[in-house]
Amino acid sequence: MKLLVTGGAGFIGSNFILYMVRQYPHYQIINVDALTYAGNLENLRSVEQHPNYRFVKADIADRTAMEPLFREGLDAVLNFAAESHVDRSILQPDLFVRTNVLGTQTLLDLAKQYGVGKFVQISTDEVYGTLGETGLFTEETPLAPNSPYSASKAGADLLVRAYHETFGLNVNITRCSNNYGPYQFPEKLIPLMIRNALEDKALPVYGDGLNVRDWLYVEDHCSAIDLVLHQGKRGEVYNIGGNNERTNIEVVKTILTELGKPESLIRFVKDRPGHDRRYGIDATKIRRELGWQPKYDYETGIKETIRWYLEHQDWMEQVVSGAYRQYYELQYRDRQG
Ligand SMILES: Cc1cn([C@H]2C[C@H](O)[C@@H](COP(=O)(O)OP(=O)(O)O[C@H]3O[C@H](CO)[C@@H](O)[C@H](O)[C@H]3O)O2)c(=O)[nH]c1=O
Repeated sequence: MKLLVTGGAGFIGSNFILYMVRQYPHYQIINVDALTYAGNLENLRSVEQHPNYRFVKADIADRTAMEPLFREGLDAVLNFAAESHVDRSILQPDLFVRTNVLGTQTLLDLAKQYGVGKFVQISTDEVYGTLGETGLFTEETPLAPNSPYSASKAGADLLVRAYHETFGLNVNITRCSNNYGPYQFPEKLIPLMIRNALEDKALPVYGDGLNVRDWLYVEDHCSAIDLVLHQGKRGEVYNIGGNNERTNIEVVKTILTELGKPESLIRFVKDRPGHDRRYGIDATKIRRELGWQPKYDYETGIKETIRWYLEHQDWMEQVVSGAYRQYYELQYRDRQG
């Protein structure tokens, strides 16, 4: 198979490429990524020299840059590329619409034009909005996004659906819960709290800290996408969740305990505007229809994740400073002459 993986230098995208090269070393993988602040080729150093892996720096919303890749002939597109941080979307909604909506539509259009066999859209449970204390999101839950980020992802999902209904493109949409694991940019809850705790800085907890997220280990997410790519039924949506609901304050306290740091580092700060109270995801469809089984329980996953960040403090500091990006950009420019 020849795959185009967009956003492959990001957190989930890079974990997916590492997973796929291990599982299917004979597949050709093109990684296209704009290398924004959150993209780091360092994550992919172990596969950089692999004969079936190739990196192309490009923006998914740039049709001229993307078209030659589609002209080569692709079996599938997996669209991981997205602006993904809710807090940033409150400050710069336009950026989110450009990449998440226009970028996805550009890819869909090229997929249609060049007869790509399958289009997998990596989406999010945030498109469903928020839950009260009970109930779970199913694939039938109406879309009710609350942030500019989730609204842009919902817009993209609807375009994916429309390209299936109108043009018969073979699509799947996956909607995952909160991912955690190696290579996550330290703006998201878990790596941010680990980084601050290691530096004895305050841990900013929004509101009362009782918002609930369902945590999914990134490798389990990758195995689910692998199943959707190979066995997903045309036009179907699949929820992917870890069945590990935790309040934010529980997560933060676990991190402090694991790192041997005091709870006095916790600071309750002003709440995020439009902060979704609870996400809980029903993933029975993918388990029943595609036989997906997550490998990690939260207790094991969180410990391994904390250990990984402890062992990769250099990585954390370099991604935050943009040092890796600058280094790779220079190399890339040299290679392009
Ligand atoms: C960064 C930060 C976050 N939080 C809270 C807000 C949320 O309730 C929870 C997790 O925040 P975040 O790590 O930003 O993730 P969240 O808003 O849930 O969204 C994530 O999970 C989504 C899937 O549910 C993805 O679609 C998003 O791309 C991803 O960013 O922690 C804090 O209390 N303090 C913080 O400093």
